Amino acid sequence: MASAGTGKMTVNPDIAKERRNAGFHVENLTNFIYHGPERVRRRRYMQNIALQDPVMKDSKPWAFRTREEEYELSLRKQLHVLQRQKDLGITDEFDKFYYNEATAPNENNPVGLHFGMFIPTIEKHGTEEQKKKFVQPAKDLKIIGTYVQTELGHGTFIRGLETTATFDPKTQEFIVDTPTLSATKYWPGNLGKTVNYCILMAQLYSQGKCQGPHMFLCPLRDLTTHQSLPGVELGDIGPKFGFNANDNGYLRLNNFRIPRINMLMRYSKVLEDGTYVKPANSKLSYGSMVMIRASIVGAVSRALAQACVISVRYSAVRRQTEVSPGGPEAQILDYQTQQYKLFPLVATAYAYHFAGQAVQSNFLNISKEIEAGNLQQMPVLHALSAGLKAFSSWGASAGIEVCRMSCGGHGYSLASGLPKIYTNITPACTYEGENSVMMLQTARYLFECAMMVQKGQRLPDLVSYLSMDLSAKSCMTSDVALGCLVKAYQHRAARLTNAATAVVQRHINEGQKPTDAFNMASTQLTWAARAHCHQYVVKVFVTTVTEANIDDRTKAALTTLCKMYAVNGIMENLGEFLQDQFFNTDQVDILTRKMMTLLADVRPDAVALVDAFDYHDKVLDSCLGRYDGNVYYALYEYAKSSPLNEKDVLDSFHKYIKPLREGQATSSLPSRL
Ligand SMILES: CC(C)(COP(=O)(O)OP(=O)(O)OC[C@H]1O[C@@H](n2cnc3c(N)ncnc32)[C@H](O)[C@@H]1OP(=O)(O)O)[C@@H](O)C(=O)NCCC(=O)NCCSC(=O)CCCC(=O)O
Ligand SMILES: Cc1cc2nc3c(=O)[nH]c(=O)nc-3n(C[C@H](O)[C@H](O)[C@H](O)COP(=O)(O)OP(=O)(O)OC[C@H]3O[C@@H](n4cnc5c(N)ncnc54)[C@H](O)[C@@H]3O)c2cc1C
Repeated sequence: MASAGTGKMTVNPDIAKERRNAGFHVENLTNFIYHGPERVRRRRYMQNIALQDPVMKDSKPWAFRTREEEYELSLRKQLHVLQRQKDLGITDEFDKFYYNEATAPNENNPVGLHFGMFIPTIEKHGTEEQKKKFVQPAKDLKIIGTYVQTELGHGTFIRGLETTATFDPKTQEFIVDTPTLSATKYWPGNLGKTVNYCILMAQLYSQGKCQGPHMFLCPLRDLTTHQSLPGVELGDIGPKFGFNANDNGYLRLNNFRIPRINMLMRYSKVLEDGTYVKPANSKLSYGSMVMIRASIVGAVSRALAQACVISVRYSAVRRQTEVSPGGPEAQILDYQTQQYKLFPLVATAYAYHFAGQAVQSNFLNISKEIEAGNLQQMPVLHALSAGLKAFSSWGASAGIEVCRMSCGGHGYSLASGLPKIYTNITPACTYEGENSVMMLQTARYLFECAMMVQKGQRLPDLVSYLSMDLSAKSCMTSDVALGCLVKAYQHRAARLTNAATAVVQRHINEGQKPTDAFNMASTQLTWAARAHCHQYVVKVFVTTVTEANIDDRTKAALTTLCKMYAVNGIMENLGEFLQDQFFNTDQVDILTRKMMTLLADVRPDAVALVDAFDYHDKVLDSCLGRYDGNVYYALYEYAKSSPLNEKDVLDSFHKYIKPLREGQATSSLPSRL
């Protein structure tokens, strides 16, 4: 398989044994994950082309580069990749995705938002004329853009944005302006140094009236010299927790003029005389955020999967502590506590992978309807994508950190690859809508559904379980059937939704304004939203496994993981499942025992289950996660390549340590206090 390619060194015997003992064929599961052998072959083919390219071969580990070097190298590689893809005629989105995955693993590159948000936003929100004028030049990189919405003062509250776009009918232009310090755009990716254009979110003013936030195509730099245009001030915001290769930027506009055609006018318009034409739904302009939120579920699943590959493989080769005096040290993967840390996360990576596919397919279907003018499903899509984005990014971030700590000291080294995975993915909890805020959006929808149940109205399929009979008790028996697990999650979510709704209603009945009542219940409302997302993920996993057209052994391994995901979620949130005695004590005992049995069931398949994700060593970029298990060799080589080791004795020794030792310290501190 592709990921086996790490030189001629012999494979660590412990990890080789793990692979021999697996109960299913890894390749079958890989084929299932990536939709069939043809896709798998194609994915490897694309990644091999990318990885064999000499431009992709790095002279030193990424961690030893400065931020400036990181940015420049990433830009050079990305532009090279685009040219290579053009030369090779790679146009299919699937092919491009996997090609790119191999070239910039866990890296947020300087033209990412150009392709990820700028072009798709023009395609979705531009008129035919605008698409004709801007899309091809953007594809040819004549114009390079990003999505500029967040300001110093406002990120979450879009209606509170202060940047203005005032229509001047005399010149047929918009005057875009940054009226205050807090209106300064701040954070947009690639804004600081890379782009020459952006989609600008600004408050539209026409005929003296504010019409709320709208999107404008705004030039920022001269297309030839790349100098910032007069009236435009912009730059990089400096180093961050991660995202080294991304020049997240700031921007101030000083009464800068752009032509009327530059307002994205597919849904809302400003006519030549300044008349404003409303869109069918004012939230249509939030469409780009919905698109990215839906895609984040898959992105976080890949990050968590990679962290699991690294930590499970490492746990198979790491031996620590004699189990009996004088005996051999055990593989740390044999300690049940280690299994309890890692196996539920492997199950979670699979769960998010399937949920990501389901959300994405919901997004594509509903988007088609929206484009055809049917906006009925917009609230469902918004509630699903907002909640799932929050639920999965929180789960993946926390999970990756558990993976890192499960690798002991070596997990703390950047050589493990885990800190890079973490710092690259954890901002997904913040960008595209801060997670608590997103959960509250989903909760708002659930609240409305609960009111519909009270009125006896029919609910959309996705939430129809909310009308279930809450007095029913769990059907759980010792076989821990999948159907019973789904029911348990639905019961929990429905009960929490009802409870939070009742709190809102109680506060209203006590005289609070509905908005205050909602805030007073908001923590409980987010519990309900989280439970709703959790039941969705469990349900998708169960459906996927049940309907999977795969051989029995692979199906058995996946079913075990599916049960582990569901049972573990109950154990971790036991209070919420127990509160109305839905489970009795015996059933809790059954689930606890089942959890321990599942750990033992997963154990022989653990390495195979992470191998099945089929991540190439170069993509993992980890000394601990190598396919061949030669971890100590890799760590030793990594240490030797540290720039601090270029000289045996550093200048700092001569400057500071030596004089101190010789009593010649030049310190101005008094010698006695
Ligand atoms: C929090 C909200 C949702 C609130 O919006 P609002 O305008 O104050 O809403 P409101 O007037 O109170 O009305 C609420 C109503 O609008 C609905 N709604 C809100 N958003 C959507 C949507 N997308 N689709 C469909 N419907 C939507 C809500 O469900 C409410 O509906 P309702 O009144 O309950 O029927 C919004 O402001 C928001 O989305 N904030 C988050 C900002 C965000 O996501 N920024 C992303 C910037 S780009 C970025 O981060 C890129 C990073 C990418 C990278 O680097 O990879
Ligand atoms: C790496 C990265 C890349 C980014 N890229 C882009 C980009 O390309 N383009 C762009 O425009 N922006 C970008 N952003 C900005 C990002 O979208 C915002 O930071 C995000 O939307 C959160 O908004 P905020 O920073 O205003 O957080 P705040 O809203 O200030 O959140 C702070 C706290 O307040 C709480 N809070 C806020 N409002 C509410 C509420 N209504 N109810 C309850 N709690 C609330 C939040 O839960 C949070 O705990 C990026 C950010 C990062 C970190």
